[in-house]
Amino acid sequence: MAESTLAVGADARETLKVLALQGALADRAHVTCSGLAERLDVSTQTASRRLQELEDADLIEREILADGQLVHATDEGERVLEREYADYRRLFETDRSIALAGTVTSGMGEGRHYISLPGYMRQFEGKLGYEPFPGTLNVELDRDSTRARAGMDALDPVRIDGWEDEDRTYGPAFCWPATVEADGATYDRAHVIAPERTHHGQDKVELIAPDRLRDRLDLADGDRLTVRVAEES
Ligand SMILES: Cc1cc2nc3c(=O)[nH]c(=O)nc-3n(C[C@H](O)[C@H](O)[C@H](O)COP(=O)(O)O)c2cc1C
Ligand SMILES: Nc1ccn([C@@H]2O[C@H](COP(=O)(O)OP(=O)(O)O)[C@@H](O)[C@H]2O)c(=O)n1
Ligand SMILES: [Mg+2]
Repeated sequence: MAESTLAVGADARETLKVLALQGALADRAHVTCSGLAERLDVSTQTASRRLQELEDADLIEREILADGQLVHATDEGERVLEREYADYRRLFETDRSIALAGTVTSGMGEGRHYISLPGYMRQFEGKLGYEPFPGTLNVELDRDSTRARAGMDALDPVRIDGWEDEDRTYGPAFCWPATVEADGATYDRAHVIAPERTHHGQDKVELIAPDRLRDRLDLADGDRLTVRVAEES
């Protein structure tokens, strides 16, 4: 979603991009305020302030040297650029599906509880067209795929709304259609589900499907699989 990039201002994104082009993503970039100012076509004071703002927002880390500074983009800084990249993919690429690779893993058994709640189940039936197996298949993503998942922001999701009962509120979730491939077998009726409230980090995705995927794809913890995520058609 394009709005995901709005949390960080346009000036910050532009500065981060210029720093990344100088090597601040893979490594530490050696920059000076005057050099940066020239690349950004702003004054040296403005370049200096922008570096300070990026540091204050935890988007870069830097070490001041006698002849400039060493700047490295943090994971959060990298995610800002990935979301920008996802927006450009949305503009220029027709096949924007994303392949995520990882391994099957077990969680805390909470997925079963949430998926079974009537406030969600009604929406799954109406919006996804099936009653999911009660649970989420947890996938621990490889490092590259943990990065690549940011591209999902550019794919339109199915929105599952939050709701409440007498006791508490339940958060919303996004779902994207997904095909799961494991050891030569393919299952194409799954969805990646991303609950807004979750204890999982960026390195995990959860899958729902009308069937128990462990049975359909003969999966056990540690088995490798690829999840191809698309957008709602
Ligand atoms: C549809 C759905 C809705 C959820 N809503 C909430 C919520 O409102 N609050 C919350 O703390 N966790 C919520 N969760 C997240 C679970 O607590 C948990 O982080 C996640 O599903 C992983 O569970 P597992 O590792 O046990 O499979 C939700 C999960 C799903 C699948
Ligand atoms: N479509 C699905 C959903 C869950 N599952 C599995 O069903 C069990 C219950 O899901 P869960 O989300 O409550 O449990 P954990 O993911 O926390 O282990 C887990 O073993 C999941 O891996 C599955 O095989 N296929
Ligand atoms: Mg689960």
